[in-house]
Amino acid sequence: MKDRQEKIAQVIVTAQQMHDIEERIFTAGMPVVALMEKVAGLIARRIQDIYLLSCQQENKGKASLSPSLPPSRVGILTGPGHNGGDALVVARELYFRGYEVLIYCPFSKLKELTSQHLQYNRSLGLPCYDSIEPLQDCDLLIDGLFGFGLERTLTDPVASAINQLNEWDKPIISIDLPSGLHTDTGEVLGTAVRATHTLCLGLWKQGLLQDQALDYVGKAELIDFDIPLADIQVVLENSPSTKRITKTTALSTLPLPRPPVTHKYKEGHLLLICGSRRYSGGAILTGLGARASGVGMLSIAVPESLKSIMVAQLPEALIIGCPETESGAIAQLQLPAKTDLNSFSAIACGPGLTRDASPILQEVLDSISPLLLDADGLNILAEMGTINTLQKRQNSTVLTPHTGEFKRLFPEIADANQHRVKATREAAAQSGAVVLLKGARTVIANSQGTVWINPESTPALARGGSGDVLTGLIGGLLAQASSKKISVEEIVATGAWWHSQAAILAAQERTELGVDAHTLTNYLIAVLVSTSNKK
Ligand SMILES: NC(=O)C1=CN([C@@H]2O[C@H](COP(=O)(O)OP(=O)(O)OC[C@H]3O[C@@H](n4cnc5c(N)ncnc54)[C@H](O)[C@@H]3O)[C@@H](O)[C@H]2O)[C@@H](O)CC1
Ligand SMILES: [K+]
Repeated sequence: MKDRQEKIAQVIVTAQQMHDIEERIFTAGMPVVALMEKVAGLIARRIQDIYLLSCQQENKGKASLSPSLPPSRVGILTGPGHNGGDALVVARELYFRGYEVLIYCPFSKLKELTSQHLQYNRSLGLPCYDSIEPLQDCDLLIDGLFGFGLERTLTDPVASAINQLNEWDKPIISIDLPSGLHTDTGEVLGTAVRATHTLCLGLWKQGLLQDQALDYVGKAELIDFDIPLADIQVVLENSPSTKRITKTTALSTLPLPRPPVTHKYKEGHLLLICGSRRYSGGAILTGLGARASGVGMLSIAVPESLKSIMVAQLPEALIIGCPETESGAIAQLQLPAKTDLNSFSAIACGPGLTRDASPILQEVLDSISPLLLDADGLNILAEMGTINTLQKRQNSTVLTPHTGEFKRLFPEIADANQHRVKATREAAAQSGAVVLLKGARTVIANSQGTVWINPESTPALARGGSGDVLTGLIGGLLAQASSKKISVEEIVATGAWWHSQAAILAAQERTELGVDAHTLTNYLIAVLVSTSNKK
């Protein structure tokens, strides 16, 4: 059972894939009408839980809370397809549980099953309107206008109705997806319902995990309705995989527990190349991120003038002072005797370098160690215009751009904002690197088309320095994994998950304003401790 839940939690589907899975279930003999009853029954129960919970929260502090709240008014927004059918079954169930139910349905042509449910609801005396105004006094709205069958931009009257109800500021629970969102890209097709909750049905739809959808999705959860795993496997096996990072996938990739007999070099030797006189803080934060990764040995190459502050901040690290340019950037790498770039288990290069450090980048690219490039490492790479040569590197390369850096690196890939999964996949295929595109829902892709999406994060991370911490952290994980058979994209995904979970915990304890990058580094280990305590 747990195994099923975990497998389902990782799956992300497009509208076409969901449609194909659904078809297999129906072809196998499951009646459409039975599946709709089953799914809508689960939705109705969950809506009652959510609704009662929010009523209890509103009533907190009041002397007594009646276990049987007076029937509340629920508005049901009904579309022409089976999303509308689901909503109408929910309407009927809530009506029988004692709620006052009002239906809004502006469509005259409905799918047959949806039409039958509407007819029955009418026969029960539920009022049905083709304008939205009568629903204005409802305490709760259920959005069943469109699900994964939405195929074009919304037009009036439904578009205006959605705009109007979004103004009402009422709790809205969307069935499957907020109506108006593109199932695959999360793009708003004209307009979309701003839900407080989204109950995604069966499997996670890709659109719900996109930055541009997040203003509309609210709190999202999955309603599992027992889709056979075999059907999912058959439909997904021939397309590139897109997966959700889960706690289980992330924890299974961490270098824990350590073997009882080991030594520091066996636990990875990471070289960080970072910092300049102008940006010394970036080097410190990258170092602190790497420290939290648990890496066995940490060397940090910085301009000579940063050496003493780095030693003070990271006494355990070997700080390598390098000759610097007039502007205070690393002019040339000067590694200790008997070391060269190929002797490190991984190299992470970029934070705070400034573009004046450009001469060192080719040297780093020529090394045969796994390499992560971030920040100015990426900017210099973009200026060099040699992104195609990454394919020729003898070891993996990881690029961790934010959208601005992504556009500089891959100017010919359009829509990095609108089609993040597609853009990241294209960038990885083009460069041969593992590409991590930062965002509220960070996307990681490898050159074979495998994609991971980080499903949780916090806007608290929108702050200078948090990217430097990520670079150090992933660098440290790459170094520790260098002798293990874990794919690079999984390590990178784990780093992204860990970083955002630390920020979520920090934001819970300190508010979203309290998560400066230095504080974040202190939560990296704290979040692992609290996660393993919750196991
Ligand atoms: N996948 C599954 O296994 C299940 C799906 N169910 C529900 O079925 C939904 C999918 O049902 P459908 O395929 O009927 O799709 P929808 O209910 O999303 O709507 C499709 C209908 O809307 C019309 N339409 C599309 N775009 C429009 C636009 N811009 N303006 C006006 N009309 C438009 C289409 O012509 C079609 O009639 C899911 O989202 C879910 O709610 C559940 O009933 C049960 C199980
Ligand atoms: K919907």
